[in-house]
Formats: sequence, structure tokens, C-alpha cells
Amino acid sequence: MSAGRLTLAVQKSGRLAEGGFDLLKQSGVKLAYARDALMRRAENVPLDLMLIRDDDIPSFVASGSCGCGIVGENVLAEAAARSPRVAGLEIVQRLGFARCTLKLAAPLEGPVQSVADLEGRAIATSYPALTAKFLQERGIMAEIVEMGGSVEVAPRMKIADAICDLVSTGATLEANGLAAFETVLESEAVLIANPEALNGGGATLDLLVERFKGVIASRQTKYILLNAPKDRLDEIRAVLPGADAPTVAPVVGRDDVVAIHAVCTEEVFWSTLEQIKAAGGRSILVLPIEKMMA
Ligand SMILES: Nc1ncnc2c1ncn2[C@@H]1O[C@H](COP(=O)(O)OP(=O)(O)OP(=O)(O)O)[C@@H](O)[C@H]1O
Ligand SMILES: O=P(O)(O)OC[C@H]1O[C@H](OP(=O)(O)OP(=O)(O)O)[C@H](O)[C@@H]1O
Ligand SMILES: [Mg+2]
Repeated sequence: MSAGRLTLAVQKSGRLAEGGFDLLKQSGVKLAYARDALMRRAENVPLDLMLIRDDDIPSFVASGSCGCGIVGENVLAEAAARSPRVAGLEIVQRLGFARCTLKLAAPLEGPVQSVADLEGRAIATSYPALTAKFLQERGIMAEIVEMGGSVEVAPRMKIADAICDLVSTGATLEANGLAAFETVLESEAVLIANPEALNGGGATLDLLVERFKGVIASRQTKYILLNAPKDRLDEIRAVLPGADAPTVAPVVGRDDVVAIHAVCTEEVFWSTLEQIKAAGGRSILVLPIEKMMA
């Protein structure tokens, strides 16, 4: 670890790696080429990436081996429930990708349909500490069966009566005849840091956070252009998501029509465009915004 260079722990491969590398690239961080390397050096920022399994990221940051890391809140919370040092780590920035939910689920129409039904039952999970904490808070006594993955098969294999696992679309639960009945934790990727292990790279961390914020904001921000009847301007403004003060400009040769330009700070759904069209909006364009800075 050379002095002045910040070390960032990133998952070697998987969902967090994909999202993490995309975010770094969009933030202008250029990585030097390295084949199969476990360390990647940034060319234009004093930053080194350490590529490891996501489960190891909280302890690497807590021990000071890395100054900061990108990890799922689910993995962070599980590690924090086991280690006070990890529990003391700071979430510097929420990153808005790898969104998923840790849920309790059980076979459809089986004996477990609620948290109370878990009393005396067996629950399979890769998150034993979070599951135990949840059960303790609810005053439920149950057996926890730890599994490394493929947790959804446990009820069918008669290893457990219920599971506590990650859900995103719900397709895996459905494919295994399971239904969720309780949320234990909402999760997304987060940037964590250990202020004592920045190795003189505090300014680099601040720069990364500012750029990440800009990328995250631009991802959910869109630029909308459309033509609208002058007399329905208020109606259209009311449905533009999160638009503050749109620019309204004349359209050459048309006294009854205006052009509207607006920056929308919330997601623009198809249903929004349908509402705009119903209010007389025409030639509607939704454009991505590449970079933003407040
Ligand atoms: N189905 C999903 N949809 C969205 N995010 C998910 C989903 N499943 C997991 N995640 C998030 O992505 C993180 C990484 O998931 P991934 O499957 O890549 O990890 P892994 O198999 O544990 O990888 P590793 O080899 O690094 O241990 C999870 O900890 C969670 O935060
Ligand atoms: O609700 P869904 O969209 O179906 O996603 C949920 C599944 O995704 C993850 O598994 P992954 O695909 O990473 O496989 P793994 O169990 O081998 O980790 C998670 O452990 C669930 O099994
Ligand atoms: Mg893992």
C-alpha cells in the first residue's frame, strides 16, 4: 500500500463487481490493464482496487487492510451483527444498485404463514446472525440451519420449514413454491470507509463520493422535451416528475403551441408519457443526462 493512495475493496466478480466497476467508470476512474490481477491500479486518481469476495469486504475495511469498500448492506449487516469493529464502520454513501430484500419465506399453503408460526421450526439461511437477531427481537425460538447458497431448495429437501434469503424479482421464490411473509432488511450497495485506514487518501475518498453522487443523480434524472398546447401548460407541468421550473419557449408559426424543456429529477415512466400525451403533449423526447453537478 503506497502512502497517499486510497485502497478500495470491490467484489472480484458478481453483481457488486458489475455495478461497482460501472460506477467507477462513469465517475471517470481509469484502471490500468492487468490480467487476472487481485489489485487494480487507477491511472488518473491515487486509488488502488483490491478485488476480493464480497463476504470479506467488511472485515478487510474494519481491520484497516482497505480504507474503503463497496458492499451490499445485507453482507455488511450480517458482519456487523458478528463483529463490533464492523458495526463501528461508517456508510459514506448509498449507491443505488444491487437492490434486494432479505425476506422470510415458506412453502405456499404450508404450516408457516407468519412470523408467529416460526416457533419451534427450522429456518435455512446464509444470514444466520441477522436471522437470529430478528427472531430474538420477536421473542421466537427457532433452529437456524446455515447454508452457503441455493437456500430456496431447503424446504423441498425437508432441511427446513422456512427460509430467510435475498429476494429481488421474486422469481426464485416462485419457482420453488415459496411465498414471502416478512421483510428482515432492505438492501442496496453502499460505500463504507474506515477513517483510520485512509492512508492519506481522505481527499481521494471525498472526490469519489462527490463523483458517485453526481453519477447516481444523473442516472435518475432525465431531460424532457415536448410541444404542448399553451392552454394546457399547467396540466402538463403537474405531471412532469420532479421538474422544478421548466423552460417554456415559443414555437415558430404557432401561437397556440409552446415548447417545454424540463429536467425531471424522478424516474420517468411510460405512464408519465401517456399522461403528458393525454394532456395534449406531442413530439415528446426523453433524454439521458450524462453528468450533473449541483
Ligand atoms: N437477485 C439479486 N438482485 C439484486 N441484488 C442482489 C441479488 N442477489 C444478491 N444481490 C446483492 O448483490 C450482492 C452480491 O451478490 P452475488 O450473487 O454477486 O454474490 P456472491 O455469490 O456472494 O459473490 P462472492 O463470490 O463475491 O461471494 C449480494 O450480497 C446482494 O447485496
Ligand atoms: O428474487 P430473484 O430475482 O429471483 O433473486 C433472488 C435470488 O438471487 C440470489 O441468488 P443468486 O442468483 O446470486 O444465486 P446464489 O443463490 O447461488 O447466490 C439470491 O440468493 C436469490 O436466490
Ligand atoms: Mg458472497
